[in-house]
Amino acid sequence: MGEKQIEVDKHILRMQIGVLKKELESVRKHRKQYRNRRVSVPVPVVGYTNAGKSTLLNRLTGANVLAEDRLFATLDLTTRRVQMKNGKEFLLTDTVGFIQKLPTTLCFLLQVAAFRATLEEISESSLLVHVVDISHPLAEQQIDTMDKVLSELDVASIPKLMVWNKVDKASDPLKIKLEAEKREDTVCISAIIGDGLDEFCSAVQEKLKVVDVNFLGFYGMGGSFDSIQQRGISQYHTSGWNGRENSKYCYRAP
Ligand SMILES: Nc1nc2c(ncn2[C@@H]2O[C@H](COP(=O)(O)OP(=O)(O)OP(=O)(O)O)[C@@H](O)[C@H]2O)c(=O)[nH]1
Ligand SMILES: [Mg+2]
Repeated sequence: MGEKQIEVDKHILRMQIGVLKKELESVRKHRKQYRNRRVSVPVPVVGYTNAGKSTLLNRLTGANVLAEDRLFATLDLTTRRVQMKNGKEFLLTDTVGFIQKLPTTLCFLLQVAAFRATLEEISESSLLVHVVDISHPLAEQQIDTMDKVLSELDVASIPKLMVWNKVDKASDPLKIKLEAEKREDTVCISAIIGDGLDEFCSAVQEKLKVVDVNFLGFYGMGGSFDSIQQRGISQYHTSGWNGRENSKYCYRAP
């Protein structure tokens, strides 16, 4: 009684925010428990909203791919098992898409809160898959923004596989494919048609292999070079820059 409508609205919104925060907290707890249980760390698929992340996951895994009678068959809602033709497999996690300009402050707060739940997933991974809608006129800007967001989240040093999606929609698909071939760690796909998915899977496997088996640390500014030598490893090579620490990734020599 006596309260103005706007105050009533604010009260309702505050209550809704409270409920959503509690729900997110329980999601975070669940994911933490789940992370502790699982065998291999999933690869998060990040990128702008509408880039085709979910389409890629659906295309790779299908709706009924998981068998009921196997370990970890029931994975988290957005984490799926990808089985390759060569019998190997890896896990992919769909994440919340980024939006550069959000309509209202409330939407922004909700997106940040929602993304927090996936953040922990990202920070623990050894590889990020960055999906880009390469047919979008602002694709380049979106890549830059995404890179900026990743460095703000302190995950810029995690190795990345760039995926240029929607080549089928691009005005000159051949040019895009040739450009991707020239670049390191970039694959071209069309998630909707299923083009380039084998190459994508092989690239993920290849990167995971390098990261998990041969990755030694960072060579450069810090003391990691010494620690690599202390570990008795004299045969190693470096590649790619770790932007944050201005040092190079260091791998066991092939
Ligand atoms: N032409 C074309 N369309 C695609 C392709 N991949 C996805 N799409 C379409 O792009 C739209 C967005 O795809 P989603 O998979 O929902 O995108 P997302 O990245 O998961 O988006 P958010 O969940 O909002 O972050 C859908 O209409 C898809 O059908 C592709 O390779 N080619
Ligand atoms: Mg999606």
